[in-house]
This record gives sequence, structure tokens and C-alpha cells, in this order.
Amino acid sequence: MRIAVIGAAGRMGKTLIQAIQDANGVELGAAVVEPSSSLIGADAGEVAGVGKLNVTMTGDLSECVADFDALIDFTTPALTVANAAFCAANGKAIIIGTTGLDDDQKAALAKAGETTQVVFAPNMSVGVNLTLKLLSLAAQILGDDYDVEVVEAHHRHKVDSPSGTALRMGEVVAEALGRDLKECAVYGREGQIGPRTQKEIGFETIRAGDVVGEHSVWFATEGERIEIVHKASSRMTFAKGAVRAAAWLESQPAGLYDMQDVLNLK
Ligand SMILES: NC(=O)C1=CN([C@@H]2O[C@H](COP(=O)(O)OP(=O)(O)OC[C@H]3O[C@@H](n4cnc5c(N)ncnc54)[C@H](OP(=O)(O)O)[C@@H]3O)[C@@H](O)[C@H]2O)C=CC1
Ligand SMILES: O=C(O)C1=N[C@H](C(=O)O)C[C@H](O)C1
Repeated sequence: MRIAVIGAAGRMGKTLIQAIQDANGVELGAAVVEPSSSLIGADAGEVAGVGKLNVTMTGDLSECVADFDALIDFTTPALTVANAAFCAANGKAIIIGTTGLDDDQKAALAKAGETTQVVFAPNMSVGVNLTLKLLSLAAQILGDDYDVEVVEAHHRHKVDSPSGTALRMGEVVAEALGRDLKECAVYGREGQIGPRTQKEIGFETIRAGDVVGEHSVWFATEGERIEIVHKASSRMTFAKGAVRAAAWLESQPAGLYDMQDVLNLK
């Protein structure tokens, strides 16, 4: 399977190229960077630190359409939506890790899933996807007596908040408790806010240094607190998950999938 990486010079883009190089049965077919990038024409393997791969970085996805079967996209919401439409129109699968999409942008990905294979997940690591299962179980058992708070920390460069993973964790817990996250979420408390309401799910965000990604969900009541915590120490865990999703997608019909589908966790 030939994979194209868009955002190839980004933090995840370079790690994805390393992961493709390490995996069996897949190869890097194309590497796409921002159209004004000074890296256009450079060798993608050399930029990613894995040695020469004879794949030249391009600034135009349509230029390399014949060179790949699946696109891995960890970029920005607007670009991701355009890429999903491009893949649907050109018979390419797409694996999307981009976070921060609004409801209309998510609907556009579902539309692409009507004609091509799409995996869209805010976190591609096996550990986080297992954690989502644990959270659902914890919420079902603990119920409304326990206050739920989601705390996340990421590196200083991250542009969206809360993280896509934190929001998915909130959705999973809300669903298990029969709540609608849109109605019960409370973001970053400040000032004279009064006491906590029983059914709110709180989100707190830390942005600092080089933190790869940490998520902690509290279930707290009078007398005890349970914390379910995931800490990523390398972006390779996300990149390996994305490559695994690409290989899995090859034998699937058109549709919108997530990592719970890929890992058979549903
Ligand atoms: N699902 C998951 O498991 C994970 C998801 N993420 C998400 O992935 C996304 C990217 O994260 P990260 O790699 O840290 O961010 P980066 O900013 O390092 O990477 C994004 C890259 O996209 C490039 N880009 C922007 N516009 C274009 C364009 N028109 N064509 C081609 N490339 C373009 C940027 O180039 P330039 O810098 O030149 O603008 C940049 O290199 C975020 O939404 C993040 O939350 C991150 C880790 C794991
Ligand atoms: O931007 C990041 O770095 C990450 N983003 C994802 C998110 O928003 O959940 C996943 C991971 O935590 C790293």
C-alpha cells in the first residue's frame, strides 16, 4: 500500500514518515507540505530523519494523485475537509488525525465517507482507545454520584483546546451517563462561579513546554476519587496507530470509521 502524508514537515508528519518506514506492507508514496514551504523539492526521508527515500516533497496534493492509495492527514480542520473531498473524488482512502473540527466540518467528513474509506479519530494510540472503554465502564458503574472532570496537558504549540481526545473522553462519559455533552460541558472555570452542579462535566487545559499529550479523568465523590490517566511520551504511538488504520482500511468498504473500529473495540 502506498501512503501519502500531508503536513509532512509537521511534528506528526515527520513521525508518520518514520512509522511508515518501520512498518511492513506499506511505503511512502508522496509527501505534501504547505504550498509556500522552502522544503518543496527536498527528499521526504531526509527531512524526517530516516535517510533518503527518493520521495520529493511537493506543495500540491493533486500533483501526486497517481502516487498513493491512502492519504494520512494530521493538519488543520479546513485543510482536512478539503483533503477528504479530494480523496472522495479521486478514489483514495483517508486517515484523519486532525482535531478541532466543528460540527459542519465533521459532517463534511461523513459525506466523504459515503464514497470512500475514512478513518477519523482524535487519538490513534491503542492506549487512549482502551482508556475510552475503561471510561465508559467507570461511568456506567459510578453513575451520577461522582463528579466528572477531564484534565489535559499538551505542548506549548498546540492550537486547539480542549484537545480532541479530552472532548471524546467527555462524550464517552456523557453517553454512558445518559447526558448530552453539549449541554453539560463546562470549560475553564474562573471567577464567582458558584458551587458545582451535579451533572456538569468540567474541562481544564494545560499548555506547557514539550508535553506530548496527557489526559486524566476524575470521578470524585464524598470520600473517594478515581482517576483514569493516559500519558503519551512519544508521538510514535499516534503515528503507528495511523499506519495500522491505513492497512486496516484497505479491506473495508466506503464508510466513516474511527479507531475503535480499527482496533475492534466496539
Ligand atoms: N489523532 C491523533 O492521534 C493526533 C492528532 N494530532 C493532531 O494533528 C494535527 C497536527 O498536529 P502537529 O503535527 O502537532 O501540528 P504541526 O503544526 O506540527 O503540523 C501541521 C502541518 O500541516 C502543515 N500545513 C498547513 N497547511 C498546509 C497545506 N495547505 N498543505 C500542506 N501542509 C500544510 C503545516 O505546515 P506549516 O507549519 O508550514 O504551516 C504543518 O507542518 C493537530 O490537529 C493535532 O491536534 C496530533 C497528534 C496525535
Ligand atoms: O496536538 C497534539 O499534539 C495532540 N493532539 C491530539 C488531541 O487533540 O487530542 C492527540 C494527542 O493528545 C496529541
